[in-house]
Amino acid sequence: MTTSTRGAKTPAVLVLEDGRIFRGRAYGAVGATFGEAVFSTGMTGYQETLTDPSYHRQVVVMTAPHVGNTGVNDEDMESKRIWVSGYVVRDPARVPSSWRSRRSLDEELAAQGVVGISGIDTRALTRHLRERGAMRVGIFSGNALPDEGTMLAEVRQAPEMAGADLSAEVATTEPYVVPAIGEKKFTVAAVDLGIKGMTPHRMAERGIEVHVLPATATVEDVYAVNPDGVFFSNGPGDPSTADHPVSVMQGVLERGTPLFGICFGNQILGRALGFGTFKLKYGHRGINQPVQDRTTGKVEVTAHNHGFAVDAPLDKVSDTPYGRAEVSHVCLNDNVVEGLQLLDKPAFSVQYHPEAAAGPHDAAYLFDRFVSLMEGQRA
Ligand SMILES: NC(=O)CC[C@H](N)C(=O)O
Repeated sequence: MTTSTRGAKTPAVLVLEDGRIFRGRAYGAVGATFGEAVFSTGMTGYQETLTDPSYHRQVVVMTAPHVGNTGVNDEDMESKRIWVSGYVVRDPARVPSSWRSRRSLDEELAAQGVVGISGIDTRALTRHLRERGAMRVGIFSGNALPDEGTMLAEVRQAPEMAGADLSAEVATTEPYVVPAIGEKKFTVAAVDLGIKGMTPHRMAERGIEVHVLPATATVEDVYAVNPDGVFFSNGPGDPSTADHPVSVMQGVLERGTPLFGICFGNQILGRALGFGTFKLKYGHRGINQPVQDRTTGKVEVTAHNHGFAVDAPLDKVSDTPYGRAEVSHVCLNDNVVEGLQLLDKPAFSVQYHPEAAAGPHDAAYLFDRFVSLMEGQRA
């Protein structure tokens, strides 16, 4: 049995850029780390969260009070490593319990050098972020900590998320292929802006051979694989910096190849169509967000991880250089744009995560919609 009491006696401090301070205990690696403080309302799926490249440079606060209960297994990783820059939990599991567990979350964080903090009032911290908005944060742990003024100064020197161009830091540098499961029906070029492993898997399950291409891929690279469809992935950072993927997507829209985007990919489609993007006050993160598909009227419970959103009109069809476009999905909590579709070309995107490995799976139909677009193109 593995217990998770490694850092339990080592003091740790969380310092927000507005000067609010929380004191707790070290969790994971001991040291100092910085990032954007964001909260996730997922009750489960922490392994998928930690390894989602979209969380690069973010310190994730878990609103669920007990974290680590099922330990860490070798199957649920969304990528090869943990990407969050820091991790904040109320009450870590002392004894992980699952037939799949291989090690404790505390050990895994430490092994990967991820500094965390436990034993703080994550509810108060979440309410603070909700009122003041996502902001920079530092976690400092160890037996000899700097004074508060020094820590605060370091937090205020850390880079902000607004304006950050991060895809190249997380995406593959070499193309690779995820083979179709069963009979191959389609080829898709997937531009990796920080892709989660489950996304090509969900396509492969539908007979798609996925050619994952680096974020730097050009229109020529995309068409070199002779794709039936083109996909743009999720990813970290500020979509207003993603000029290169926007221009590649415009090349795809010009040719009219079926196109699907998830999360960062939705923001790229928004920009490719001429809409703006903006930073949300504290974003949507978790696996319990209600979204309405306005094309069917159905409401789905969905997985989210986004801090930015597309600024497109909800109540009218927009004329764009690629034909008419409309907002296909909307978040029922706050009316944020959660999906876009073109009416004259086979292209659509969603701001949330239909691949959601930890669930819910209400939105899995979107992969089938992508398949239908590719079938339609062949017919
Ligand atoms: N998961 C994502 O693709 C996130 C997109 C973007 N980085 C955001 O925060 O909104």
